[in-house]
Amino acid sequence: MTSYLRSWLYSGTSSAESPTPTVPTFQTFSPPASDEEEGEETETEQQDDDSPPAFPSLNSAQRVKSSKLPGIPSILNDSVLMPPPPVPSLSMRRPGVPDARGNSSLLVPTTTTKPPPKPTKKGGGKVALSPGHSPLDWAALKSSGADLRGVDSLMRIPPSVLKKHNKRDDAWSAFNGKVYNMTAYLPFHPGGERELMRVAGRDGTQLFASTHAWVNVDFMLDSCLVGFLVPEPSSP
Ligand code: HEM
Repeated sequence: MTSYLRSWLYSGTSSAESPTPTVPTFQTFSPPASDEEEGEETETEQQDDDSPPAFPSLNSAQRVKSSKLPGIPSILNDSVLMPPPPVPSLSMRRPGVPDARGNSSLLVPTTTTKPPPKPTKKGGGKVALSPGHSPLDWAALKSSGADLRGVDSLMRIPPSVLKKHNKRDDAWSAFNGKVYNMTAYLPFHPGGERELMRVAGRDGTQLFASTHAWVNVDFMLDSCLVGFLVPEPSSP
């Protein structure tokens, strides 16, 4: 009976099963070489490869260039690049003078070939004012309340009357229809007394405008106003 049961037990299983009972086996694994690579699913053959990557990359355009494949732009190398510009010779440079190719230097020229204009004896420029006669001094004087007119009230002044006031100590002139006593202003004039005396005793509107139209004569001589220029009265 026992032998029968034993034969029935072993012969009743499927043919895939081994006739002998399977014994579980245990495999031992050695730990990875370093902790960093732990858990990474990288291929073991790459971890061990210490050789650097190919440069240029194996599929790079540089490598393709040599094969002259259509559609892939070739990369320029030093032999086909535009040559660099020539180095300018610094020793030939002169400040302010353009070089042979017309490149000008922004530096101020050290000298100029044109001599400075000689001062003319005729004048026409600014003069050195004597101490105490600056524009500020004149501004202080004219607003000091000092009598710079020399007249009690504003007058109607015909050219014949104006003509009499043509001396240094009594200089009148007309500008834009207004007559001013310029006597006090003479030593303050930046253009000099001589220039100012050219219009003494007459209408100086034109000469004034041609010299410095930007100067506000009405403001500068407001306290020197003596009257208004009127036409000569017709003789009866
Ligand atoms: C009474 C009327 C005048 C007044 C108030 C006056 C005032 C002045 C002033 C303020 C300046 C300095 C201008 C500046 O720095 O830009 C000046 C310069 C000058 N003025 Fe008169 N001026 C008068 C009449 C004249 C006249 C009649 C002449 C005749 C030519 C004259 C000739 C000059 C000249 C030559 C300068 C120097 C210009 C320069 O180099 O900048 N001025 N004057």
